[in-house]
Amino acid sequence: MRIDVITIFPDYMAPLREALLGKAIERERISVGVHDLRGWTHDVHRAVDDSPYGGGPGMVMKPQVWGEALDEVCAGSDSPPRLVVPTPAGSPFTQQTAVRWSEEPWLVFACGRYEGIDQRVMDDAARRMPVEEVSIGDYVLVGGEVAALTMIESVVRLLPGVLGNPASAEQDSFSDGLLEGPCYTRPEAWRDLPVPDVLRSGNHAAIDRWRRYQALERTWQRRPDLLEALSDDELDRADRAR
Ligand SMILES: N#Cc1ccccc1Cn1ccc2ccc(-c3cc(N)[nH]n3)cc21
Repeated sequence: MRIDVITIFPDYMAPLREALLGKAIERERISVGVHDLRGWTHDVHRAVDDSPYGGGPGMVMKPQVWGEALDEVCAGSDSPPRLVVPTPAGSPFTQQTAVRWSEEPWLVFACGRYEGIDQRVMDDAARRMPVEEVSIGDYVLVGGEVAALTMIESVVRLLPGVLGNPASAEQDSFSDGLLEGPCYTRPEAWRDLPVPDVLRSGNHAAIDRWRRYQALERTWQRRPDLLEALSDDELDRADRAR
């Protein structure tokens, strides 16, 4: 998978070179390009923003600069990339989105700042590539970089050979529509807090049942909306799968 990120703060994307993501680059599971949007400015001030039409607070990112950047970054391949534009006004990014994008050969992330990117940039790009405007949650960030890092990590971890233990991606929270239950490790007792006996019993059928119950209870308590989204059949399947 090829990943390109366009931003006015390229150093913000430094975490892409660390840890799991850095290893994926070293092992050539992914190639990553980070591009400074100001490289496509032509004025002495390297301006990327301007006042909003219709008035209102803040500034809007100029279409000309983004247009030239996307023309160059998204060129050079038989098939165009999927363009991802983080925005608080986007469609929800979910684990299902991450799974779908993990099948993509090439993702380009357009990280905006200020009050966002002139809409015509996305409308023009949609003429020649798939474009998704995506939100990572119902809160407002200052720019798209943190959202891009979040989405890139959740996608790359799903790629073959990236996670040390591929089973953990298969048993992700949300992968069967439920939250993960609690997890424990040594010592058996810590600050007078014990590990549930069943987990030390060696009875794997009982352990699976306990984990299923914990996942359902936690989902019911913390995210009942996920249970509503599950059909009875899916709930039964989720129950059997755990
Ligand atoms: N756009 C916008 C905007 C609109 C109003 C106020 C502040 C901003 C800042 N901003 C500029 C770029 C940009 C990108 C993504 C997010 C973002 C995503 C999620 N899920 N929350 N916030 C915010 C971003």
